[in-house]
Amino acid sequence: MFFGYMFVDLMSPLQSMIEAQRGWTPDVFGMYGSSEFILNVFGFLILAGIILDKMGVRFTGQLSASLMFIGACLKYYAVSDSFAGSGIETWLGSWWTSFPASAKLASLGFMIFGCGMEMAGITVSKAIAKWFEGKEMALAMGLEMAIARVGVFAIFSISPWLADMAPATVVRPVAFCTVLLLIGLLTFVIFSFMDRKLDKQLGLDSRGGGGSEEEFKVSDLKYILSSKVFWIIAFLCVLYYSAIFPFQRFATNMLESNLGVSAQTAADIFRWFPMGAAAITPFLGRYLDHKGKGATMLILGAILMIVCHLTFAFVLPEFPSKPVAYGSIVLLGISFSLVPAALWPSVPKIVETRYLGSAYSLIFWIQNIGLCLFPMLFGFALKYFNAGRTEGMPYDYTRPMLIFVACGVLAMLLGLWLKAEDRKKKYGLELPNIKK
Ligand SMILES: NCCCC[C@H](NC(=O)[C@@H](N)CC(=O)O)C(=O)O
Repeated sequence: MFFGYMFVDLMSPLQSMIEAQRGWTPDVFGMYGSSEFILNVFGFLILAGIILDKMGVRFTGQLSASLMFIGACLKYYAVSDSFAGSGIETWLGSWWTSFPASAKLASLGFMIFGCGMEMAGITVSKAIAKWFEGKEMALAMGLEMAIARVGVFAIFSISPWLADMAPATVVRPVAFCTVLLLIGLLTFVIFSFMDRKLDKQLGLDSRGGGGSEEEFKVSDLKYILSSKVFWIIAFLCVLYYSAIFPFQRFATNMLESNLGVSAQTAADIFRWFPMGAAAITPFLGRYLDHKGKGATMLILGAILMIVCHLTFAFVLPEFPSKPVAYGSIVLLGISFSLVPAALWPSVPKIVETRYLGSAYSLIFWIQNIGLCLFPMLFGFALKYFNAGRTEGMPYDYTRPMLIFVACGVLAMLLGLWLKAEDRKKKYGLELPNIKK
């Protein structure tokens, strides 16, 4: 997960270099970014969940880590010097000429990587639920997410440094992260041996199923799809994450515009956001394991997000102060710890283990649709509300930011509904994970 999150964001700080070296204009760069989600949104994630529940965490984990590595190799080849001038480049460059050949192949690689990455995300969640059932599950999930956030922070620091070494090239960071993904694949193979041993100890079959549990059937999906509480969690997830990950892409420019600082200063302020979340998530996971209060944490997280986005929309333009910006980012970091720390460990409480993979994959699928659409929606709103803006002027973010505020309000209402449902049906969302 650490290496995977690094690979996802490795190009983010290199936008101007890839434009200069390979001709990827901002719209090409944007489309390349969305390519990660395309196959997932068109159904791969659903298939991934079924594969996970049918084949178990070992097979699916190795498959997903292999897909990540294959996709990375393709992307490496696309930006490499040996691709430039090759027959494939000539052919790929002969159609849809506004989209460079290197971007086409890199996007294909990123699409394959994206399938592996999301499949790995649900596999890891199911593996943690299996290993830590009745124990420190939320702490384990919190640590996993914290490691992922450190990966984002690390790549924002390492990628420009690697690229800027003489001779400056975007190829070096891609090569570096591709090697890391190979190491990731090997670590998953090692994990698979440990997981096999656990199955032997627990008396489970080769898929990690069996025991008293029934085998997963595709028709079991109806139990998930007909569960009200599943839909509440899925919609809460898409609304919350749609106001976080898409916001992350625009946050640097929003701070730049509202504070009147350079892009570098704005990025330096914002890059602490994932680090803040990394520092707090494991503690909240531990709290959840020992004390519970998962549904309350979801509501609190959504409220904090509303407060932060309102501050970015209305307070920062009026009072362009760095302490206010840092304060809001810290609060958003706390929110981004509360919600993920409580959300993902809640899923095993509402569905049976035999279709847990499918439940995670359906939630990821719905979430991916939001992650694909919201950057476009926000970008459109930003352009629309800045119609009269002249080149070089800061953007007005006030009204576009209301999209993220609205997501937060709806997520909070869903959180309240979830808590009410939990009280009625006793899913145990407010109870600790550790069974004494
Ligand atoms: N084991 C992973 C838990 C989910 C972590 C969560 N990531 C996602 O939801 C991804 N689907 C996001 C993406 O598509 O980039 C997170 O909080 O990072």
